[in-house]
Amino acid sequence: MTMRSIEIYDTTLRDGTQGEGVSLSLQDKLNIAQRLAEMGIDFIEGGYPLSNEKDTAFFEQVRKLDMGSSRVCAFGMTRRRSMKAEDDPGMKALVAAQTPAVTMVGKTWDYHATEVLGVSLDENLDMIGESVAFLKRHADVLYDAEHFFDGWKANPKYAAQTLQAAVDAGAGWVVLCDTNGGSLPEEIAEIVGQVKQQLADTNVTIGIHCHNDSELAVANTLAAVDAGANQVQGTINGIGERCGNVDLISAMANLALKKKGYQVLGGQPLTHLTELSRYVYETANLQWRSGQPFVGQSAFAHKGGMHVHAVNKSASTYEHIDPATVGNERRILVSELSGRSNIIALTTKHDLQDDKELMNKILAEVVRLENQGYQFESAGASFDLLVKRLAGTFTSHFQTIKYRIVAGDRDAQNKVAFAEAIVKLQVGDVLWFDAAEGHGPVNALDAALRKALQDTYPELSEMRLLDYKVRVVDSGAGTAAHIRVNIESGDKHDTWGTIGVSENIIEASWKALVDAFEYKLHKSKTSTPQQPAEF
Ligand SMILES: CC(=O)SCCNC(=O)CCNC(=O)[C@H](O)C(C)(C)COP(=O)(O)OP(=O)(O)OC[C@H]1O[C@@H](n2cnc3c(N)ncnc32)[C@H](O)[C@@H]1OP(=O)(O)O
Ligand SMILES: CC(=O)C(=O)O
Repeated sequence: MTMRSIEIYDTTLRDGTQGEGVSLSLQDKLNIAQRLAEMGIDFIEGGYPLSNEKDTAFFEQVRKLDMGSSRVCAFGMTRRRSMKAEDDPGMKALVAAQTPAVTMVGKTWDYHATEVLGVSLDENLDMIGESVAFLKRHADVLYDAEHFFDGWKANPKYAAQTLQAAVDAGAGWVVLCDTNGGSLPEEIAEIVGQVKQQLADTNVTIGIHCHNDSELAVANTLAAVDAGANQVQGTINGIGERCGNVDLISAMANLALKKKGYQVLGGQPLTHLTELSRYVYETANLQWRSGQPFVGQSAFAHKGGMHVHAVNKSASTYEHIDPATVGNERRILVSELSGRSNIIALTTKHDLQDDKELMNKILAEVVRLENQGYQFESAGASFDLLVKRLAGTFTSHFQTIKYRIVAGDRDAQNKVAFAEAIVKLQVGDVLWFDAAEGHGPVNALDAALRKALQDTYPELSEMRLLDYKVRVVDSGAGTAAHIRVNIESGDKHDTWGTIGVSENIIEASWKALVDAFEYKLHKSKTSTPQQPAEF
């Protein structure tokens, strides 16, 4: 079968940064651009050079990077009204960006031309044509037809004229934008089909740029491709103005793995998609979307007992694709919805599956603890320790005898808070009694635990607390509500999650901390007690 290659155009660095809460430094933008180039993304829109100094600097610096076969684009709008293109500061900034391609947005919708720009319909056509013609002397030009579908629905003849003005002036691409994200797939398919007929005698590539305001951006993008679009514009993870743009991750995965007859990124495997998605979240300092299709942490997470039972026999019973094809992984969760199959799947590494009685015991304990507010889904380390305890293979590296926290304000006027922790532990035959200060109670407890254990277990110096989350789990209970604390810890090899639940936030934190230390010592091959120092 001949494959149709669909160009992928990424606008994470421009439209993505128009999303609420998204802000990228210059270095972040350069790093993401480099990552996108490594993936083989065809076009990378770097920003709006007229908009701010950071974007101008981006185009200066990106020139020094090896962008492989990716083409970097600068983005801007048509010349201002009543001005020559060559005098327009926006046009000059686009040329100064010195990119091999420039993307220029113009107005399609007659209502926008007259009401927003305040120009006649003819003047708008001149603005489009003259701007494309001017830029074409310096770079390839992609024409983004803003509000294309709304404009077509209001006045199809005029919408077609705006495209024609861009094409006649030399645009190599016309990109049809569902700017307000309100169109339906059948409308997109119908209108793209008509544009295809209009441009049948040209070499112009039709592109599609969908926003997600009706949660239809992926469906609309696929419908446009079926109707003849050969370029897909979007952002990684779908970040962008209002409800975002089409998520390129889902668009690429659907085109390459689901639909027949299309390829993206030259047909190379998509095994880096999950890593790319997380890299962009981390760089933009955004929370991952756990339920994000294809690449989310939960995209292949199985929780219901019946599902896990079937997945253990054949993964395809509850998975639409092999998670490895997009670089993701299968996860088996435990919860009160679990059956024995979940426990069996999760305890594979403990080699205990044949022990039915033990499996039932673990399941009963998980259900009992979940009733108290525990949730082991992101606390795999606490779950492993629980299994070891119930299997009788757990040996504690230290016994906790007591802890105490003193917290308050040292200087109320200047709002200087303090926290001190005292811990008493037994390690082998030795009692350790240590105190430490911290930025808050958990930090102080962590510091005191380390102090007490560091001579015996020097490997603890490699361990760091990476994240700390607190949640009230049964708020209906008023002051007796349970608090769930999740701690994420890591060393240079792994990260691991632990949990503690209590009516008291400090006690819940203490339990999660103790599990975090125990888990590090259990997983570390060298964690046999060293001869403790005299004190
Ligand atoms: C659909 C999209 O996502 S398009 C991209 C949207 N992105 C952004 O707006 C982010 C970057 N934008 C910016 O930094 C600024 O808006 C700038 C630098 C481009 C312009 O800033 P300002 O000159 O202060 O104008 P402002 O932000 O109010 O924009 C409106 C002006 O642009 C004009 N304008 C808007 N669209 C167009 C267009 N397609 N062609 C020509 N002029 C346009 C308006 O007529 C108005 O000009 P006026 O003040 O003379 O009436
Ligand atoms: C160009 C663009 O970002 C839009 O119309 O949505």
